[in-house]
Amino acid sequence: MQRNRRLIDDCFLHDKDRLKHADALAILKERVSRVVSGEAVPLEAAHGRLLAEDIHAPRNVPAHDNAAVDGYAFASRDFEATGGFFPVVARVAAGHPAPDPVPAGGAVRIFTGAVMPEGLDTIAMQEDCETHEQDGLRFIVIPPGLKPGANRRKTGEDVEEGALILASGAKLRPQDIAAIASTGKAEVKVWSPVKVALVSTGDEIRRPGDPLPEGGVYDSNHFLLRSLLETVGATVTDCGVLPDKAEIVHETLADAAKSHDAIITTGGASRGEEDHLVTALDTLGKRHVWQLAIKPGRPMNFGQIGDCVMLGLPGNPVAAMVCFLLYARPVLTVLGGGEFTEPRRYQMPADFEIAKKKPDRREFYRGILATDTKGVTVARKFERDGSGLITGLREADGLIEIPEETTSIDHGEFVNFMPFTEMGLFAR
Ligand SMILES: Nc1nc2c(c(=O)[nH]1)N[C@H]1C(S)=C(S)[C@@H](COP(=O)(O)OP(=O)(O)OC[C@H]3O[C@@H](n4cnc5c(N)ncnc54)[C@H](O)[C@@H]3O)O[C@H]1N2
Ligand code: MOO
Repeated sequence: MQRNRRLIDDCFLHDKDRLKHADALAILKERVSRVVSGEAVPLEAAHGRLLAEDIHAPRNVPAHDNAAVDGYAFASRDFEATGGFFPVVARVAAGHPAPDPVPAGGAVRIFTGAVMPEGLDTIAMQEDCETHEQDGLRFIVIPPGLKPGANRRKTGEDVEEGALILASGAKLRPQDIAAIASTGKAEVKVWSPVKVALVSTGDEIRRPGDPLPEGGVYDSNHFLLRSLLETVGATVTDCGVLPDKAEIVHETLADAAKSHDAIITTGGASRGEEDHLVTALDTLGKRHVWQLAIKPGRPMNFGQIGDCVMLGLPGNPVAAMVCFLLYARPVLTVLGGGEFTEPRRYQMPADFEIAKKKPDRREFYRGILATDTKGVTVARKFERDGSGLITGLREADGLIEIPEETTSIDHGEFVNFMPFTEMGLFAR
């Protein structure tokens, strides 16, 4: 594995001499660990947070055998003796204790969720039963064919007492919170949010709402990254837009590093005369990654200023988003107490052709999910590759990944598709 790329400061490296995607991921993974501490939050505030404790079931869920339907509970062993004809001897509704033990051959009127009376194991749905009144008593006729245990939910069938429900680091989804609530826990320990300083750079960059001078460009990356940071639950300090002035860049980064877990910058990542981020990182701290064999995003850099992680994303919006999803997202997740995970890849037939791709680098195209004439889901490529085209990001449902060794793609060939929804974005 290539290490310590900090000595490489040449933007014009051949791809074979740049750091490969897998090696960059390995370095990131090796260099980062959790920095946040835990805090207790009520379940109402737990959605999307990363769990900071293992959660075991303190009791069985459900806590008792109970009815899955409204109907009549009976003992299956009595069925043959009574021929399915049972006196209704008691009644039990959800939320009430089970009746006293029922004499042999008796049935109990029961409602969904009610505790199963002792000794009874099967429930007939009320729609399937006939009822008769005789001598002030109610009888039911239960049709044959019900399997013993039908319509009964067993104690602990959802979760058994003591079972691990969720492990520390899990990102809490609505159904996870439901599972925690079902155990009776009202509060959970979660990791506190990662504190991120967000920095835009470039003399040309202006904030929306401000007038745009000639040559000016609005700061779309700030809003792109701020929204992406929300998907990993980070809190964001807006460090504004820095001009291309080395001292200001140095001062801002040095200052931000003192009070943040991570700094994310955009722009100035390559080595033009006006690009100061890498020099600042080298002066103030240590660079671990720079110049990747990928497209887009090759000037992405990663390092640390003291204990503060720095991720220098390229200025081109497409490169900024791709680098965030591929590298910043797992890094911030680990800093925040989660796992370093790679997005899942789905194999899909390509609805495009590539006659010639450069070897030695991994390319990530903006991919659109489409349906072909046979109803098969295929991966279509946004036709233009420009790294400044936010339109491509908007059209896309994810990224198409073309590995280093692949130099062409035929129509219909399987390609890796990485849906944005697996990288924290919501579906449109
Ligand atoms: N001689 C070389 N030139 C370039 C190289 C190279 O290796 N050698 N790499 C190219 C690649 S690849 C990329 S990506 C860009 C990124 O470089 P920087 O990170 O230094 O970005 P800038 O030069 O500052 O800006 C690039 C581009 O993006 C626009 N930009 C910047 N910030 C924002 C923002 N906050 N919101 C919207 N748009 C932004 C900026 O105006 C430029 O158009 O460098 C290539 N050049
Ligand atoms: O990172 Mo750049 O986007 O390859 O143009």
